[in-house]
Amino acid sequence: MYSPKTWAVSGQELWQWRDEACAAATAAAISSAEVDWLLQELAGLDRLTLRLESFKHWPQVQLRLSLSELTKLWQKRIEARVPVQYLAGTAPWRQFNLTVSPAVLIPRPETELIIDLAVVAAQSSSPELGSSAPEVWADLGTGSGAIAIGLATAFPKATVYAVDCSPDAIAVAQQNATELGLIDRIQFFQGAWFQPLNGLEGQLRGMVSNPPYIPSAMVSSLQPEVAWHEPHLALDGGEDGLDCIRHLVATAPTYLKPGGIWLIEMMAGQAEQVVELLERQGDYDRIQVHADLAGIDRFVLAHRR
Ligand SMILES: C[S@@+](CC[C@H](N)C(=O)[O-])C[C@H]1O[C@@H](n2cnc3c(N)ncnc32)[C@H](O)[C@@H]1O
Repeated sequence: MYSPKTWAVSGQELWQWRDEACAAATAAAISSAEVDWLLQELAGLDRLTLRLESFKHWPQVQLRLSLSELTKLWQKRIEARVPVQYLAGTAPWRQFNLTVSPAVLIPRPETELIIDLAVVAAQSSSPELGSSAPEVWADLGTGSGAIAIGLATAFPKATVYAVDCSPDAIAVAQQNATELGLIDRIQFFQGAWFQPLNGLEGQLRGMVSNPPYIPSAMVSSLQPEVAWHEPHLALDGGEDGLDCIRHLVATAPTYLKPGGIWLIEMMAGQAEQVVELLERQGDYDRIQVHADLAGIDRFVLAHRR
């Protein structure tokens, strides 16, 4: 996102900029920790240096943009409520630093757990899957590629199919996979859910998805950072929020191996309905609800019979 060129500012000038940016953040009810995170990304300063303010005495700090551009960027955060990750063009997720743009949802910390759940489920999977079977996983609605990258790293022998209907999201996800050296392990497809995976019927070891699940009427009332800037295609799950989940419940059994894993993220309050959808469908067993680190029921896991 930023050119390799750098701009030198004195430590004193940057310290003053940070002071003003923090004051503007506090006045706008934005955490001033975001200022320091942006400086870590764009000035290469580490947390301790920022906390001790030792850079104040440095003759020079190298920035990835000029101080006036940095000021304009911070104005966008304060006035237009642009998420700081879009301003920096990057978001931390698990052990990765992922490129993000407004074409993709900013990967959330609560989603990180979905990879651990997939790993535990795979370890305790039924014997019919066999240990020598080639592993094929799918991440449906890949966005930045976060889940596909997490799966490819957690299952080093697996091939991961990553699907999104947004060509711009696929481009971001491919960039992330390339930068992390995983482009040979993840195959990207633009299309709707399982549609590009025709030919993989009965072959998937697991399907993981963080689909859009916000009820349509709620989307515009989300916090401005989300409602104004994140793609509604990534958020809007139809009238009751469950349109995409319903589709994944209905279509996954065709693509999963017997014993294969069905794992999705959902919104607080949806667990009961998702479990009921899976039970009614009839092809799933061992249906479990898992909480996120805040104790909110966030994931549903099931196995294909
Ligand atoms: C909530 S975001 C999840 C992004 C990423 N997996 C993550 O966890 O950060 C949902 C994603 O589903 C994609 N999506 C929405 N409708 C879709 C469809 N019909 N087929 C495939 N992907 C779809 C959106 O473009 C978006 O990238």
